[in-house]
Amino acid sequence: MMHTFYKYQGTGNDFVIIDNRQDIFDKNNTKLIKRLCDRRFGIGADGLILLENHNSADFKMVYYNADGNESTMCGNGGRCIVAFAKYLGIVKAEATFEAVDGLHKAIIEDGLVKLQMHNVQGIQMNDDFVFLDTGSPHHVQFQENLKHLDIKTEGSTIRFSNLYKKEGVNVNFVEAIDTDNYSVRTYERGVEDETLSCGTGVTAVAIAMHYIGETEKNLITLLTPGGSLKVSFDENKGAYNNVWLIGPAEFVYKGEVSW
Ligand SMILES: N[C@H](CCC[C@H](N)C(=O)O)C(=O)O
Repeated sequence: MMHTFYKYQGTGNDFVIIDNRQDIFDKNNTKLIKRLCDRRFGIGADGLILLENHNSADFKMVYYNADGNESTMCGNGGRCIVAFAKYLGIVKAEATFEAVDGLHKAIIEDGLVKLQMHNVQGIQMNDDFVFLDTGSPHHVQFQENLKHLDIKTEGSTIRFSNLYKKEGVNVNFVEAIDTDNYSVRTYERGVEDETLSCGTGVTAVAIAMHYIGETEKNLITLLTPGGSLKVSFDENKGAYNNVWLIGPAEFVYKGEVSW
């Protein structure tokens, strides 16, 4: 049977999005999700997102990594589903939706989608890396000469290390440009490769730079291979709230796929 899908991307992090308000999608079909995300045998994407009805919020977001497994929060995916909800006429310039890590507010303005992320605390600072959870788990470490790093090799070594056991982690490599701007490249758990950007990842990097005292700014620009994102936040005694991920979220195309 043929079904409509929508392709969106947020700074190169790309997603298949399906309007599942009529509950047409088999959410347990890991093989189907993996095939739809496959860049040769399917549509191709870093992840698949379902938009579903919610009894009080504007809608519900369900997120799957390209490996077919449901996962934790996706920041760029969250921005893309808000743009999709506006396209469908479900929301106008503001949205409130439920995701795996709770309720999120979003604002669409100046051609950008601003997504409020959940509060961040319990940051773990080690000698040469920081671990924090911004809706998904993130490892953050500095890397000189970032553009020449073999992200897939270096990232997978950390992601599969004993440090992170079976849950794994997303791995972010950072190079400081100045105290307002940081270059970031990310190895994503569940994609098991570098993605062109990672929303919860750049959020983790911005907060980590502030937490370790690298910067005192609370509005930071993150330059990724897929484009530029901004993160803003308030901090109080090492806990971060009013955290916003800001950037573009673009419709790419609408198509039909059989399953
Ligand atoms: N791969 C991540 C989820 C997607 C995160 C990323 N696409 C984002 O924009 O936050 C994980 O399994 O933890």
